[in-house]
Amino acid sequence: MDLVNHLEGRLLFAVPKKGRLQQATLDLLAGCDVQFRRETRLDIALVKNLPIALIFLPAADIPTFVGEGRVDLGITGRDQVAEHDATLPAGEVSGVEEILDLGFGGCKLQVQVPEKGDITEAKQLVGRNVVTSFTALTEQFFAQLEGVEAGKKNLSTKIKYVGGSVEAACALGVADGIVDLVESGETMKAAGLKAIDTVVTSTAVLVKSRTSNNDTVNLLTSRIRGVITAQKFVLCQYNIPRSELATASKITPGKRAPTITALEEENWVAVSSMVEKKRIATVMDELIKVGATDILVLNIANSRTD
Ligand SMILES: Nc1ncnc2c1ncn2[C@@H]1O[C@H](COP(=O)(O)OP(=O)(O)OP(=O)(O)O)[C@@H](O)[C@H]1O
Ligand SMILES: O=P(O)(O)OC[C@H]1O[C@H](OP(=O)(O)OP(=O)(O)O)[C@H](O)[C@@H]1O
Repeated sequence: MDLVNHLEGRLLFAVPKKGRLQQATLDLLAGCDVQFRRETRLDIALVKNLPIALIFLPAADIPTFVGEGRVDLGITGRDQVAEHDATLPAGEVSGVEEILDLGFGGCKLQVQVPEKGDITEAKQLVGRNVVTSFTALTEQFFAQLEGVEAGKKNLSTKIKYVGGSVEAACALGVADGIVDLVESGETMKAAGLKAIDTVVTSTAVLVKSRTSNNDTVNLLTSRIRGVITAQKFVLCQYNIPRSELATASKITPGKRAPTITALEEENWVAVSSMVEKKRIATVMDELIKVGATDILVLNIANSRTD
């Protein structure tokens, strides 16, 4: 089938075609019941149950397509959006609007130098060679350090682009420092480098084109927000003497307020409340201390909350 001619009337949604953000994005789409089959080697897939076409693109190119309004929605790293925005002429408003932090793909774009060298601060790299895949952000960063206007080609720091394996540049003598992504720090450590400054902190984000606004954008945003919330929270249920309810409610205030149900046993109530997954162990410890019993923690399959 000639998919390009079947895009009319469909919302175009760009997703990473490979790399670190792809699997989590596909899982998110499955959680939103976005059903599609991607034919081998095709970068377009029509969604069966919604008027949407998925466009598989490199994460780095997604802000350009969204920013120019060619694509309505996209999932990419905040670092990629920042890099795109840094290429715009001064004063131009970006066509890319961030609508949701998706919580996965966390990393930092950091200035790195050889661990054993004498450089300890980013300003010591001014006037020297820096290699990166993020040239616009790196130029902006060093322009600020040098006190010159970014984008005017008057930087004394020499910034060179490489597409991957940036960490090899120092060892090969091409760079005095690099600006590259760090998550666990394993790559940096293995290359004998250390981080001395942070340019941008990133997670995956849902972005939309400033010119797109239709019901399908809103529907999909609401579904994605629901799945992300469900992944972040658990439902905590417990019984507590009514006399301790006020204290317990402070421990589990919920998103709006805890749900309280009367129990058949006098002076006891049942409480049900959403709690952030990462806090649940501490919350249970605190509930025990104030007299809660029968504490149950349930996973949330999906949600729609404010
Ligand atoms: N180590 C990492 N941990 C978490 N997120 C990362 C990591 N590296 C990259 N990312 C995020 O994933 C995005 C895409 O990076 P990734 O390297 O997977 O892209 P790619 O499309 O495979 O490109 P390339 O082939 O040039 O590496 C980055 O912009 C960043 O937001
Ligand atoms: O701190 P870490 O957990 O080690 O992750 C950082 C590495 O991950 C990314 O590269 P990737 O593996 O995607 O390959 P690339 O070098 O080809 O971009 C990034 O560019 C770093 O090299």
